[in-house]
Amino acid sequence: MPMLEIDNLSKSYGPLRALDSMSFSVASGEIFGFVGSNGAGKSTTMRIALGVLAADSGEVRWDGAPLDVAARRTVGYMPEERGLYPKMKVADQLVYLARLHGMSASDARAAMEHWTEKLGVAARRDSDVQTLSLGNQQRVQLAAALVHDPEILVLDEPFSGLDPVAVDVMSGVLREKADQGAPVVFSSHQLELVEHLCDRVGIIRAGRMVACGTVDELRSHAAPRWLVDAPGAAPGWADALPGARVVSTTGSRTVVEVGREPDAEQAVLQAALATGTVREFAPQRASLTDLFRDVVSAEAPSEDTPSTDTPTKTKRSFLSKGRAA
Ligand SMILES: Nc1ncnc2c1ncn2[C@@H]1O[C@H](COP(=O)(O)OP(=O)(O)OP(=O)(O)O)[C@@H](O)[C@H]1O
Repeated sequence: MPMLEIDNLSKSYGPLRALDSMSFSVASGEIFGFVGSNGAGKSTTMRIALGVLAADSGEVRWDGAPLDVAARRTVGYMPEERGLYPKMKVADQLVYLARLHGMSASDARAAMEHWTEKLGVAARRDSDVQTLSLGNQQRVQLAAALVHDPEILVLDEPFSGLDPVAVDVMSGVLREKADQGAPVVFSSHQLELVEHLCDRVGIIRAGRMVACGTVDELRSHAAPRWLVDAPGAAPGWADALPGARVVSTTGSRTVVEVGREPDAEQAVLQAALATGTVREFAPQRASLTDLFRDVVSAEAPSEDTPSTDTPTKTKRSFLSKGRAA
């Protein structure tokens, strides 16, 4: 199965090491969510994948071969800085971009019509891009990434600023492209959406991949969490429980992380019962947001910026044995 491979990329901007041995791969038909704090290195990785920025070392491959200039034409890319001509009409712009990728005039026109229709901006075909709302400009930006029928999609924050309907439309389009066999990589800070949409997720910190796999795989490495609803308990009742860590408290409901040893949660239950009535005691599934917080905060540098020296290691390794390097 063809695969987009990001292999051991490193990149420094002067003394700042933005990427440090970044590796992951995305199979044909797979949607891969690329998440990390601001400045973690997502855009840098995507720019290198597209060849608009050179890596200091490492390689990007598609189907086993280096992604050269010709192969890059088959990539649909949505850059973070966007790239539409503000004073050009939507239709003219999309047709122009399709033609640049070698489509005939009639194919380019048909592709423009298809994508503007699909993405809900057909009524704005004759408008200058700069007169569109930001969300509609983003829809056109996605149309621009898709209009030449790319084999690979690399999208930098395609969901930012979209309304819920547009998010659904965009999600549907990405799933459709994946179902047609494209590897789809996108970055996002909308972790619920990433959890819902992506087949696999990569979490990066300070230019390094620190967790990679399906959300279930990442979850299986996380410490078990239990919800305790103890209405009679005094605030802070669980703070000093040995082997447990309070994750959150909302009113009488406390989420506690416990160790992996069998029955580790029983000590928490006993402590809760000692305070009086326990209305609820139940295991909690960690969300991607929980996992992200764990991974990103684990032994984090004091500032969450890329390191200029050897990066620290996370307290747990979430690197899956699968395709992630
Ligand atoms: N052209 C540049 N010159 C110098 N430093 C840069 C340049 N581009 C990016 N950086 C730095 O490299 C690091 C990684 O930036 P990058 O844009 O890849 O992060 P990101 O994960 O995409 O962040 P965000 O979520 O905020 O978009 C940051 O510290 C950034 O300031």
